[in-house]
Amino acid sequence: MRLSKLFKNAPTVNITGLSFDSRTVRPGNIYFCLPGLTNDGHDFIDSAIKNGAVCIVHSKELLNMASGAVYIRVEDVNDAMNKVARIFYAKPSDKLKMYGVTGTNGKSTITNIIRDMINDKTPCGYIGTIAIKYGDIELQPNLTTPDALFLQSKLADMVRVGMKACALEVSSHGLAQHRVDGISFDCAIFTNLTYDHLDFHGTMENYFEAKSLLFKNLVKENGVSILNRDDEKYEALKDCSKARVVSYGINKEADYRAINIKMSSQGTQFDLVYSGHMYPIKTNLVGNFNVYNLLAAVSALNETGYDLDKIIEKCSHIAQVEGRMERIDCGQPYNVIVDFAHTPDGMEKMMQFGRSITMPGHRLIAVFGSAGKRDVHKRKVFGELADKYCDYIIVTEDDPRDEDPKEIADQIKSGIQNTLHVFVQDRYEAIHQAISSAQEGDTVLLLGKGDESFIYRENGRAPWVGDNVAAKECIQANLG
Ligand SMILES: CC(=O)N[C@H]1[C@@H](OP(=O)(O)OP(=O)(O)OC[C@H]2O[C@@H](n3ccc(=O)[nH]c3=O)[C@H](O)[C@@H]2O)O[C@H](CO)[C@@H](O)[C@@H]1O[C@H](C)C(=O)N[C@@H](C)C(=O)N[C@H](CCC(=O)O)C(=O)O
Ligand SMILES: Nc1ncnc2c1ncn2[C@@H]1O[C@H](COP(=O)(O)OP(=O)(O)OP(=O)(O)O)[C@@H](O)[C@H]1O
Repeated sequence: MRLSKLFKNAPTVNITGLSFDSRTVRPGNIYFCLPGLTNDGHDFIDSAIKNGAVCIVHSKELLNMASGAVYIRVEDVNDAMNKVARIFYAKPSDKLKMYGVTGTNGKSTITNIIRDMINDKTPCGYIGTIAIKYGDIELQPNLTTPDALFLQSKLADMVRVGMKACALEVSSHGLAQHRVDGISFDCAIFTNLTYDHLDFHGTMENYFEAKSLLFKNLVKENGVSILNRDDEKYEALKDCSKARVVSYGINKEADYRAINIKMSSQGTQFDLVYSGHMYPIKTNLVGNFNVYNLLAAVSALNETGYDLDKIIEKCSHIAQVEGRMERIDCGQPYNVIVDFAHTPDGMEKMMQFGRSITMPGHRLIAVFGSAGKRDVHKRKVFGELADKYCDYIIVTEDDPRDEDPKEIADQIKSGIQNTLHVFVQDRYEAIHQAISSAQEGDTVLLLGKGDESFIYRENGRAPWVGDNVAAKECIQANLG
């Protein structure tokens, strides 16, 4: 593509690609100088040109301008990059029905439910923590919400292979760093806002401000904001939503409301009240929070043109979302659940659910840790929650990175007052001990890693067999 198609009055230089990282610049690329948290992209212009950049987009005054490239100065490089990427990749989000899901918990679950429900008739891509999937393609993601350039390129590829929709997880980091500014959403969904990521955002107000950008920027005609009526941020988000607002919830009056909820360890039933009618819903999803997740998906789909009766039919056999409330059943007489809970709210909801499916007088056993080089405040809170709900706690490693796993465990243990607990550093051994100690009627919760097949240790990403595989092997060994 010609540079003049991307910037007014620019010369007709041929552009082969876009990059904001001097290390990955290829000949013929535009290099965007982004401000970072540790570096400033303006410092790498020379290396970008050495690698073949033919155009430098910058915001700061440059004292030395190496020859060999066209320099374009803009007010906001991020904004320019988003606009250019949109044009370079032929506005892929305009050709897809775009669902964006944000909130502390539930993003992966809702995006996967949406995809699962429509993929047979409306081929739908998914981008998020678990994977990047479209058609036959499945890629391992580095981030929940990829950077703006990668994102546009993947959406363009989705269009190329025939996708008609995309369900995208939109993290607060992604919003704060403008990774989705070039995407025009049809539907923006809010799950909930609870404590998380304060290491990055500093305060809950900043965290909320980042989340609210998805709704402030939803300007598409017929766009819709789907908001959790029971979350305390509902009113504030409603007020800042540019698009029409539709609510879902359980406790308060909402456009899509679940009543008469009956839960078991095998599934959930409830009545959906919508537009003066009552629709009985039966789903294989378990846990109170999955009622919220299902309501969000159902309302998003109905509000974007899908037939409600057909959506409801699909509720009874939703595909297992990997590592989210995944029941491990090898015929053992106790429950084993693998879940990605890694926030205080997620932990508490899982432990409440675990308690509810544990036979009276039997034990709730939890195995978990807390990530290194991430929010340290939640460690003690995890200990306190486990102390409140569990009967036996095995503290183990969870992505320690270059922190000492024992020190992380000590911080978790500082929240445990009354409950029997041990520290078993090796995650496999911790799972083994939990399962070996389980008796009929007990429940074992394996929390924090979900579907992940790696553990970040001191020397980087190391392979991990996966909580589900470890659990199955230990149960089978136990059953003899
Ligand atoms: C904390 C965070 O979000 N950091 C992101 C940020 O990095 P940064 O600001 O430190 O970048 P930097 O090193 O200062 O560099 C500034 C600029 O100089 C460029 N540079 C740098 C060095 C060089 O030699 N050449 C060069 O061109 C960089 O490419 C960049 O454009 O900008 C980078 C470029 O977009 C991101 O890759 C990086 O994400 C890192 C890898 C990350 O781990 N982010 C996580 C925390 C994250 O975003 N997580 C959320 C979800 C979290 C959750 O829900 O659990 C996600 O969406 O995944
Ligand atoms: N609606 C919800 N409310 C509270 N907790 C939830 C909800 N949905 C899921 N959870 C809990 O949060 C965990 C993560 O769920 P999910 O992966 O769907 O969230 P997420 O927002 O995508 O998080 P991440 O981006 O970190 O993957 C689940 O394993 C479960 O324990």
